[in-house]
Amino acid sequence: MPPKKKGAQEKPILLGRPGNNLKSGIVGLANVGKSTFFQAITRCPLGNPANYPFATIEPEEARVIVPSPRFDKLVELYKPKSEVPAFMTVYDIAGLTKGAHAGEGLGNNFLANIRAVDAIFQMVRCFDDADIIHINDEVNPVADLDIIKDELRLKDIEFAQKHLEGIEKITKRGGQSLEVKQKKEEAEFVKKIIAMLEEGKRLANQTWTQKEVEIINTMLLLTAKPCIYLINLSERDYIRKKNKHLLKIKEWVDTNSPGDLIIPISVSLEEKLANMETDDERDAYCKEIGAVSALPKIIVAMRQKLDLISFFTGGPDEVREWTIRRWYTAPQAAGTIHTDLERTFILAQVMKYEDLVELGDEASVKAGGKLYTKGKDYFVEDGDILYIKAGEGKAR
Ligand SMILES: Nc1ncnc2c1ncn2[C@@H]1O[C@H](COP(=O)(O)OP(=O)(O)OP(=O)(O)O)[C@@H](O)[C@H]1O
Ligand SMILES: [Mg+2]
Repeated sequence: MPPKKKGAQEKPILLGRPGNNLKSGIVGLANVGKSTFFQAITRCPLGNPANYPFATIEPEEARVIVPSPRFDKLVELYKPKSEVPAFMTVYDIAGLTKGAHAGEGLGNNFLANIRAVDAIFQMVRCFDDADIIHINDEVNPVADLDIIKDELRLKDIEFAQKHLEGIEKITKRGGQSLEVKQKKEEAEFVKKIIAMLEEGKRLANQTWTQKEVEIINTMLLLTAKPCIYLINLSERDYIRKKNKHLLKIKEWVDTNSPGDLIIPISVSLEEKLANMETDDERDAYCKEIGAVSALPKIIVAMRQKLDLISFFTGGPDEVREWTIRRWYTAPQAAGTIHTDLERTFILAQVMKYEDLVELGDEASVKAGGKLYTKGKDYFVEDGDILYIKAGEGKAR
C-alpha cells in the first residue's frame, strides 16, 4: 500500500465546480494585451512534442493543451492509437472600461458571457509604449486594478439583486413550507453578499460554509472566481525581472485579492515565440535572451489554484489525461469519463504513475503487487492510472 498522504489533511471548502472541461476567461481594460496573449497561448506548442492542433472553437474561444510530461511519458509507454491530453478552454473578451457594468463599451455583454467560466486571468498592462494608447492616458496598473475590480463587483451586485428578486417572488407567497423557509434563509444570505460587495469586497477571498458555497455557485458571480493576475511587461523588463510598478501591484493584490497569484509575462515576447516556426528556433531565442515563456507556468498555476489534479486512463487504443478536483472519490472520477460509470461503479484498479514508469508495463506492475483494487470510498490521487469496472460492462 502506498503511504496514506491525506489522513492529516482537511478537505477544504472551495468555491466553484471546475472539472475536466476547465474554462478560463481573460479580462482587463482595453489595449492591455488580452487578445495577443490569447493568440499566443492558443498557438504556442508549449514544448509538447506531439504538436497537437489547437482547436480554435470561435475567434474568441480556444482550447489550450495542458503541458504534461507525465502524459507524454505514458504515450511513450503505451504507444496508443489515440492521444487525448488535458486541456483548458480560454475565452478572450472585449476590453472593459469604467462603467462597463452599466453598459459602457463592449465589455458589458461579454461580462455576462463569462459568468460560466471557472476562473479568471486578469491582464494588467505594465508596458510603456507611446504608440499603443493607454485608455486612461498613462500606465497606472494600480488604478487599472481598481477599475476592473469595481466593474466586476458592480456587475455582481446587479446579478445578486436579480437573484434576490427571484427568491423574493417565492418568499412573498408566505406559508410554512420547507421551500419557503429555505428561500428565506437564502434571501438573507444573498443580502449579506450584496452588503459585502457594496463594502468593496471580492467574494473569492472569503471563508464560506459548504451551504454558502452551494448558493454562491448557483449565482455564477464574477468576483467569486479565483483570479490570476498576469502582469504584462515589456520584453526587456520581463528578461531583467524588474518593473517599477511590481511592488505596488503586489501590495494591491495582498490587500484586495489576498492569496491570489501574480505572474509576470511579456505578451509581446510570447507573441514572438508563438510566431516562430520551430521549437529549435524558440529554444535558441530563449537561450539568447536568458528567459523562458511564461505560458506553461500560467496554465499549470491555474490548475493548482483551483485544486485540480489529473488521473490517467491508458491502453493500446487511447491514453488520456483527465482533470478532476482533489478529493474526488473513485466513482466521481469515473463519472468524469462517463456518467454511467459513476452510476454503475463497481471498483477501480489503480496504478501509480511512478510505479508504471519504474516497472515499465502493466504486467510488471501487477506481478510486483502494485495494482491496487479500490472501492467507492477511495479518493483518487494525482497521477493515478485508473481502470474502472462498472455494472453494465466495463470500460476504460
Ligand atoms: N508587453 C508588451 N509590450 C509591447 N506591446 C505589447 C505588449 N503586450 C501587448 N502589446 C501590444 O499592445 C497592443 C494591444 O494588444 P491587444 O490587442 O492584445 O489588447 P487587448 O487587451 O486585446 O485590447 P482590446 O481590449 O481592445 O481587445 C497590440 O499592438 C500588442 O502587440
Ligand atoms: Mg482584444
